[in-house]
Amino acid sequence: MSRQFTIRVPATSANIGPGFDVVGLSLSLYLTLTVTVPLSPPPSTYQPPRLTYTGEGADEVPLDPYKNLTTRVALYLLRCHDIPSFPSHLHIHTANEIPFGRGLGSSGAAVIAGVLLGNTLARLNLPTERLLDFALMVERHPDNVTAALVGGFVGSYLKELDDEATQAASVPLAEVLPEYPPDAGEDWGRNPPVPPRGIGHFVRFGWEESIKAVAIIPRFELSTAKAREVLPEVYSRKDLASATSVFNLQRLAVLTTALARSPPDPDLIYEAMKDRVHQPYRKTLIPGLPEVTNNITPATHPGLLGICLSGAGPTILALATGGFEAIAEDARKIFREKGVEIDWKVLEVVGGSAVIEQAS
Ligand SMILES: Nc1ncnc2c1ncn2[C@@H]1O[C@H](COP(=O)(O)OP(=O)(O)O)[C@@H](O)[C@H]1O
Ligand SMILES: N[C@@H](CCOP(=O)(O)O)C(=O)O
Repeated sequence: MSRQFTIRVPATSANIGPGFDVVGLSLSLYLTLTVTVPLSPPPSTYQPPRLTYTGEGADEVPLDPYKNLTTRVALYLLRCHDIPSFPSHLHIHTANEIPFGRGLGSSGAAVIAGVLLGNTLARLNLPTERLLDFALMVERHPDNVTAALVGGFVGSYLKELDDEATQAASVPLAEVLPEYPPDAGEDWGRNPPVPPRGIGHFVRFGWEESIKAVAIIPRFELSTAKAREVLPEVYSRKDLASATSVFNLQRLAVLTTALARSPPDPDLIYEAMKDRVHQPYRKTLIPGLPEVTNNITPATHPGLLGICLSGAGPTILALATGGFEAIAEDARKIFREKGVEIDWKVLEVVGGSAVIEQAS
């Protein structure tokens, strides 16, 4: 006899141009975990989870449950609730459609899957806001994880915490997700830091359902960490006063409502998806980025609404109501001139994560 449940987490596209670390969109590519928990495992010895995996990232993902991001996050949640280890003889099969390191939120999805895995295994029934606290201890920008958890077009901020809570929320990642010893047993030493309550806050914006997302996905990986390193450590006073921050704030304010309007207005949206905070710096890592975003416009490509870098890249996100193939194939030509090959997909904006218990 066993208990079986499925966890399904969508891909996400963060930023949507001007909303750096603020907005995210959940998209119809999924990370799916099928979890089997034996109800009466052999009593003799403890057996750690057995992981199997198919799909995107299969050639690089660790199958050791103490090294794999999803299971390490699940163990973090369990240990914060005084549960020292996974149930014995657990089997977790992952089927993944979200490519790694492309700016489509694969790590955010893996973190949310881990939080939901811990929550469901231990039947903790934590509310969404508390699940988000745990996710934010690992992935410290809220845009991807919030959209992956709650779904749709979402804006989020991190609350200003008091000194004690700020310290608790800023512990090094190594303490949240420690390197577990290779001979991992039952005793992990002291418990990891429990997240303060109410770190992340969010709101779901409206979304006009005729708008689809064309993901133009270069065939190379760019880690989010590397794409954050190229951003300036300090923005100049000139940047903050006008050129950068006001430019982005003006556009973001318009964008959050413009994408809910029917029919969507391409002139308004194309301009509102421009950015000066992160894309100009990331172009050094993504050959062809400015050429694609400047040359594919609503005037040249009817149906296009706006175009930007997806998350930290290298994927380009084009929002459009039609003309998908022309948009993607013209982007392909521009990328090819830079020596970059791409794949593309038309994606829907979807709901958030789901956990489905199978009847046993
Ligand atoms: N399903 C998964 N299971 C385990 N680890 C994952 C999974 N998806 C992503 N990761 C980890 O996250 C990394 C990619 O994260 P990141 O650089 O933030 O890119 P992005 O989130 O844009 O895809 C992968 O190299 C891998 O280490
Ligand atoms: N706001 C973050 C988003 C990273 O998204 P990912 O999908 O590339 O992980 C950033 O721009 O760095």
